[in-house]
Order: sequence, then structure tokens, then C-alpha cells
Amino acid sequence: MVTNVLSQEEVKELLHPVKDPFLHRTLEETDGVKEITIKEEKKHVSVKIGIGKTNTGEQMQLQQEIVGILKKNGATTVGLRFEQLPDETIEKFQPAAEAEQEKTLMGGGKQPNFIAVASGKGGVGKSTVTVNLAMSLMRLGKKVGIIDADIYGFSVPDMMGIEERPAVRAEKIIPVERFGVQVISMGFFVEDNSPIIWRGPMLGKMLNSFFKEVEWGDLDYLLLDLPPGTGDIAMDVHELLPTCKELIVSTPHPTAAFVAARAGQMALKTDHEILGVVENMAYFESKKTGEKEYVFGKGGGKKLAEVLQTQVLGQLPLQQPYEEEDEFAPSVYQQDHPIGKEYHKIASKIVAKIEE
Ligand SMILES: Nc1ncnc2c1ncn2[C@@H]1O[C@H](COP(=O)(O)OP(=O)(O)OP(=O)(O)O)[C@@H](O)[C@H]1O
Repeated sequence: MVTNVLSQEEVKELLHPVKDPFLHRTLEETDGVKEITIKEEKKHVSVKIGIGKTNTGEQMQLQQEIVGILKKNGATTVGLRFEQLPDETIEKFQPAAEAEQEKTLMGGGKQPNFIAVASGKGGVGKSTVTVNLAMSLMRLGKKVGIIDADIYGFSVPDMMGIEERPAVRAEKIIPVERFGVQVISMGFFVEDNSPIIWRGPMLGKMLNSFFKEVEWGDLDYLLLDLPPGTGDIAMDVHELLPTCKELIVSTPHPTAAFVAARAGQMALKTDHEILGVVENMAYFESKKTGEKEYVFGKGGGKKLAEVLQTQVLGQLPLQQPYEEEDEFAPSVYQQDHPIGKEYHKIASKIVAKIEE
């Protein structure tokens, strides 16, 4: 039993090795031990600690850890206050901390560039864009994976003509490879499209296992097809993947663009970079005259990009279903198809944004 009264120096020494739960650095490195007061007669130690993010569950755990350390070393009572570290300190350590968190999530392997494909409304072509963007990135020489997390419609397997299910090897799920792209879909784990009532925590868990239990290998890009809207899963993604960037898909209709703005604002609120807006079903091109008809209105994508302070990366025309496409993969456009070329341009812009 320790009976002597702690000195300020001793308290500092005891707390210096403790780690900031967000910056993953010791309090010594972050200069997080801000104030120490000791009332000797009562062995009361009072400290102020600066951390990367306050008022969280992690802060509560840290609080317990610090109180435990000080009591074990002679303090009878402990007063603890937290404050946010100065912006410069957070900016200095945050990028490395985020990369570390994602690396752990991916089982310590190479960390890919994460791109979440989001939309406000369903049916605007989010999954079509995800699949074709993945194909174009692959054609640009990138190693690409897709997580189909759209629980309201697992459309990626059908769109890519995938019928097989993932194999399991050494307790890891092996993604299905199709056209050189690695695919994992929630649909692989659901029997015959039977309805499931997904609740927030279940979704988070499912997503978590898609990172931890899937053998992704060394990917350059991992695309996430999110459910439409701004729900729980988008929140989970933002929490799990701090470096995840977002691509917003919308139709040119003002209402669709308005709803998509909400999805985008959610990304901005959580400090996620928006790569840009893809306007789908932007126009219909007459085969006879080559004239463009703006059947769903005009300008929604541009307005949306303005609101989100980003740019329109591409506009994709309305296409008659199954026109000339591969019947085994009805939504995948070939490289030399006019829409395939459009996707190629979008993918090149994204690579330039992320890698340059
Ligand atoms: N440019 C387009 N022209 C014509 N049809 C399209 C176009 N883009 C997508 N579609 C079709 O619209 C339907 C919805 O597309 P998709 O599933 O990609 O949308 P989504 O936004 O992912 O929808 P959900 O969130 O409901 O899954 C599909 O049948 C798809 O083939």
C-alpha cells in the first residue's frame, strides 16, 4: 500500500504513458496533461487532461483508467476534467491515427482508399454507378473491391451477373471475383432474398465483419454501396472509416437533388471529403437525331454540387435497359460503350483527386 503523498512530477510521470484514445499517442507526446493540483492533507489529486475528442464513451474509459492509476498510487480522491486539445495538436496527429484505426479494421493489411457511394433517394442509380466505377478503376490498373451494403436491395450481384457465393478459407471469407473486381454483398448471406428487419446495431456489426472477416488482399480502392438516405449505416461508415470519401449520386430532378444534399451534408458534418456528384439519368439522347432531351429536368446535379461545395464529375444518360449489354451482367458497360467511356472519365477524375 502506498501511503506517501504524490508530487506533481510523479503524477505527470504516471499519466504520461496513458494513450489518447483518438490520437493513439501518449499524453506525453500530445502534451495532454494540462494541470495538476494536489491537496496534500487529503491526498486529493486534481488533473486536467487534453484529448483529441471529448464527451465520448472513450473518454469515460480513459477517466476510469486515470482514476485507477492515481488511486493505486496514493490518491484518496481524484478530480478529473477533460478539454479538447488545440487544433494544431489534433491536426498533427489525426491523419496517422485515422490510418491506424482503419489498418486495424482491415486486419493490418494495406489500407485501401475508401469511397462510399451515397444517394438521398433509392432508385437513382447508386448501385449502377458503384459497379461501373469499380470496373473503370480496375481498367485503370487498380485493385478494386466492392462492399454492397445496400440492405434495401442487394443489387450488385445481379448487376454483375454473380451467381456463386463466397468461399471460406482459414476462417476468412473470400470475396467473389467478377471481371477482376472483388465483391462482397449482404445479399450473399441472405437466403433467397427473404425479408430481414435490419436494425441499426445489426447493420454496424455486419459492416464491421465485412472488413474484419473478409480476406480483401491488397486493394487500392474499396467502394461501398450504401443504402439510400442518411440513416444509421452511413453513420457507422463515417465512424468506422474516418478517411472514407464520398461520392453522391443524384438524378437531375430538383427533389432528388434536394434529398441528396442531405446525404452530402451528413458527410460534411462528419468531416468526410465529398469527391463530387454524379448526375445519373441526366438526359435522353435520341438515336435518330442525337438531340438531348432533359426528361427529368435539368441542373439538379449542378445545384447539388454548389450546395455541397464540390463539382459534378460526370453526367450519365438515360439508357434503355438491356439494350446492347452483356446478358450475364446487365448493368456493366464495356470499355468502348459511350457510357463506359463516361465512367472512365469519372474514374480518372477520382484517381487524380485521390492520388495526386
Ligand atoms: N442511366 C440509367 N438509365 C436507365 N436505367 C438506369 C440508369 N441507371 C440506373 N438505371 C436502372 O435503374 C434501376 C435502379 O438503379 P440502381 O439499382 O443502380 O439504383 P440505386 O440508387 O442503387 O437503387 P436502390 O438504392 O434502390 O438499390 C435499375 O434497374 C437500373 O438498371
